Amino acid sequence: MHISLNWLRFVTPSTKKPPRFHLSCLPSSSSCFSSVVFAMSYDKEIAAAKKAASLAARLCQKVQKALLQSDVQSKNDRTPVTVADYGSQALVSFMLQHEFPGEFSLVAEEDSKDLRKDGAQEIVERITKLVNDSLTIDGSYSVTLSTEDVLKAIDSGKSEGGSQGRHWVLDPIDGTKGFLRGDQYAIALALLDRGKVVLGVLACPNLPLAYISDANQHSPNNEVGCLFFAEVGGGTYMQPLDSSSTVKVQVSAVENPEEASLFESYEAAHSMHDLSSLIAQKLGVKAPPVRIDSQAKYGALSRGDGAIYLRLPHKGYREKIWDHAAGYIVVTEAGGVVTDAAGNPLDFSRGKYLDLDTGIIVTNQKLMPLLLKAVRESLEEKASSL
Ligand SMILES: Nc1ncnc2c1ncn2[C@@H]1O[C@H](COP(=O)(O)O)[C@@H](O)[C@H]1OP(=O)(O)O
Ligand SMILES: [Mg+2]
Ligand SMILES: [Mg+2]
Ligand SMILES: [Mg+2]
Repeated sequence: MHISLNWLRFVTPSTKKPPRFHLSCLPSSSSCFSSVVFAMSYDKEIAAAKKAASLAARLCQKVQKALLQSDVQSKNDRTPVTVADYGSQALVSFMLQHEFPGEFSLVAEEDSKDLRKDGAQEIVERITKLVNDSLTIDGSYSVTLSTEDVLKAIDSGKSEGGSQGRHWVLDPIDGTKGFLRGDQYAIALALLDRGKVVLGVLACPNLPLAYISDANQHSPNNEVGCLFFAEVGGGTYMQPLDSSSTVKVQVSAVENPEEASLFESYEAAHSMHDLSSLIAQKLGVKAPPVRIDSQAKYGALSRGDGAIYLRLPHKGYREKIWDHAAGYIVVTEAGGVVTDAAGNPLDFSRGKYLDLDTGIIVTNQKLMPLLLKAVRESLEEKASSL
């Protein structure tokens, strides 16, 4: 493999992640020492999640290369959905169920309702071919799914999640608008165990392995993109999507907000750009905001490409757990902090929605108090000007 200087920037002396068991406290314990338990290691789950997300990324890359308008449908909420969203969800759902038969729960974005309508048969056949081609591409599976198998695999994602047991959480394509534009998107897969995010994988097919800035957001055509993964208590790692050479990553250590670079949604409809610009002004951030689609922002932040991520949706929008679970653990295990706009931790245990105060903010430990202050003041200013 050709290793660029930028890639070497991330290489730490130990690039191989050792197998690991960790100690944890029961959430209800009053004393850590009285109820220390050996928690499960999630190594098998993370291996399966990485494989599923990587294969789904290949499926999406194939579709993005040959994207036709006819591949795009519009859902009830008027957001776009493509054969790749459905294909990615069917593929990941099938692979996880194959790996973990028995009790299986998946909270995922898409369902098969529109695909079961009259006239959708051709599109379902295309999705089924994509899924079968992807499953057999490296010889791991010798199965041929029927169209009904594919629709069932998509509908396995109907779980509501919650605070009991384990639930996989999937956004088969996060940032569909970026995907359609040929920009950033991510396959985002996480596991909840008793309401906590315990692992996350983010496949970002268009994110370069090297540092990104506003001027340099794309993987050159011949590059492969990145896979980020994190397990609770185990740090965050990154690898190229086509190789297993893993490097540990850390969030930016910037303490002076003037030197910080700030990420936000590309789509102004997804996050209030005017509010982030007010916050940036209060902090004294000098660089213009870097606008990127999807949870690729969390991945880029986990390796220190930027220091702040602001997601401030317009009034009435309810955040879903699949839009943040994988990104949340990728950033927190890399040393970052993720809260709502009032500084409260995110609670993934309440079903498919995140109940939040206003928005989500992400930065390192040092910058968080300053950022929270600037966010609070900006929200007050905005409210009093209305
Ligand atoms: N009106 C909206 N406001 C905020 N986020 C939205 C809205 N509509 C869709 N999204 C979701 O926001 C995320 C993209 O955010 P970003 O702006 O950071 O790229 C996606 O998960 C997208 O869904 P989807 O998964 O269908 O793309
Ligand atoms: Mg969507
Ligand atoms: Mg999404
Ligand atoms: Mg999506």
